[in-house]
Amino acid sequence: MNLTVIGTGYVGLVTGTCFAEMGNTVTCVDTDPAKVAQLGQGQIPIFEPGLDAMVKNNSKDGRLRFTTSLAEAMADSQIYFIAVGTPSNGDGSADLRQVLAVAREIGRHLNAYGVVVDKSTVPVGTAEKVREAIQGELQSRGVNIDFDVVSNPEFLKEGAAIDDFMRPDRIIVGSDSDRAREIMRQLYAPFNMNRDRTLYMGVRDAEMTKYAANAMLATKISFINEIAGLCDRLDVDVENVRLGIGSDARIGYSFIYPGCGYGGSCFPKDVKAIIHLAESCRFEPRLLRSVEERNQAQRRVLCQKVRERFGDDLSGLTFGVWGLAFKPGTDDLREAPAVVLLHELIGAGAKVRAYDPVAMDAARRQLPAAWFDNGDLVLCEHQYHALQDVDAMILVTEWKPFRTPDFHAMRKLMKQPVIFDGRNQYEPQTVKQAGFEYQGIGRKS
Ligand SMILES: NC(=O)c1ccc[n+]([C@@H]2O[C@H](COP(=O)([O-])OP(=O)(O)OC[C@H]3O[C@@H](n4cnc5c(N)ncnc54)[C@H](O)[C@@H]3O)[C@@H](O)[C@H]2O)c1
Ligand SMILES: O=c1ccn([C@@H]2O[C@H](COP(=O)(O)OP(=O)(O)O[C@H]3O[C@H](CO)[C@@H](O)[C@H](O)[C@H]3O)[C@@H](O)[C@H]2O)c(=O)[nH]1
Repeated sequence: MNLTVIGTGYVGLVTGTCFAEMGNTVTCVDTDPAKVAQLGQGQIPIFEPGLDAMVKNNSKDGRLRFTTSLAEAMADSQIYFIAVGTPSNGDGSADLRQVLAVAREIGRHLNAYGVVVDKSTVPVGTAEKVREAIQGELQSRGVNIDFDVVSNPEFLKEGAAIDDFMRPDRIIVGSDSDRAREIMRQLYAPFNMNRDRTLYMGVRDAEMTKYAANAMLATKISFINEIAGLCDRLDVDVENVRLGIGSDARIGYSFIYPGCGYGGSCFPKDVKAIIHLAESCRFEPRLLRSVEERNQAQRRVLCQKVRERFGDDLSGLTFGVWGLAFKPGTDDLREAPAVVLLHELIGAGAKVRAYDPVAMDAARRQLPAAWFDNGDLVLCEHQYHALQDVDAMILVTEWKPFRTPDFHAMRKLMKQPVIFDGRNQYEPQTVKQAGFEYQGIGRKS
């Protein structure tokens, strides 16, 4: 099939590339000419394991191409995926300007029946707005062309995006049209070879499913973080509690790892958006508000522990931070707990030495230039360089190379033997036997 994917961020690029990998011919469109030029030369603007080779192979074989011209892309295809950003507005609602701008442009170039598929995460009712925007353009052109709008939310996780797309737990297709549903069924058939994973539902149901999934996962994380806070105060080890509750199949082990809060481009904004959605229909989202509040507090827990140990004024102290990305497997710093921590430490007068296996370039580009100019933040070439003469090590992102460090070497490098473990990666006893003071999140120390 011939497809157009509009927006070449994490979702658009992965979607376009994976559909091309399945034999479709895909044109990816983006308004950012630099990104399109880069992608055209086989260079990937994001770090996503496996994506690089897949983009190169499919481009070489002519199944994947990149352009800034939607008109040109639409000329050959019948399915148009909208995969542009839906960031938060100031009031927490989803900013639909990119989505609706794309819808209007589709309306300006649509010449025959097409299926417009919304892959961006959008509030309930957006498909109707997309339909109106397209219809408005068709009317001003004085043409009458049939089209359908489908909701097909994406559930990929950064760092595991290809695998999540190729082997999804489920494929949600929200469609109120039989014709569009059949086209979507054919498109996804190669992903359903061993069993059909597609769930068909109404458009509004599909839009809600995406927010509900993210809100549920965020709730699990905030729940365990709240329990961890309680464990900290009651001399209980949250790791035992996590294992104890996870073994109940009704609860399960996934997404109940305590830590320094959830980040990334999805959970924070999507929880805010569903709260706003509830408010807009005068329904009080009591639980979701608490999920969000707990996370705001959780992202400050590490600095709080640092202040309890070293005092409120951190001037004259240096901290070694391991991990900057919002989670392992990505160079994405959006809403990263590490960035919140850096603001707090540097704001309280501390100096920071930091290391991340892949997010160093992103950090150099995105963090305040003044931090580098004033020497408040030094990005180090190696995880151990980040510990040179520091008063404590703070682990924020649980990258694999941080899992089994050489504690002996660390002790020699560090000025004071103190570890704050924001992801409960270490056994308190092991760390203490190596001569360190240890604080995890809800760990008995
Ligand atoms: N990042 C994830 O892991 C993830 C997973 C599932 C769903 N989502 C959702 O998918 C959507 C996209 O997320 P993302 O992280 O890929 O966004 P992103 O910000 O990384 O990428 C969006 C891209 O769209 C382009 N764009 C903006 N306006 C355009 C236009 N008019 N025409 C063509 N291109 C345009 C931008 O230049 C950018 O390259 C969001 O709604 C997000 O919530 C994201
Ligand atoms: O037990 C856990 C699991 C995750 N996290 C944190 O939660 C955040 C999000 O992690 P993850 O869900 O793995 O990453 P994302 O790439 O943001 O993916 C989420 O957001 C996407 C965008 O909507 C969805 O498509 C995915 O299904 C959903 O998992 C990260 O900061 C993690 O450190 C925890 O603190 N504890």
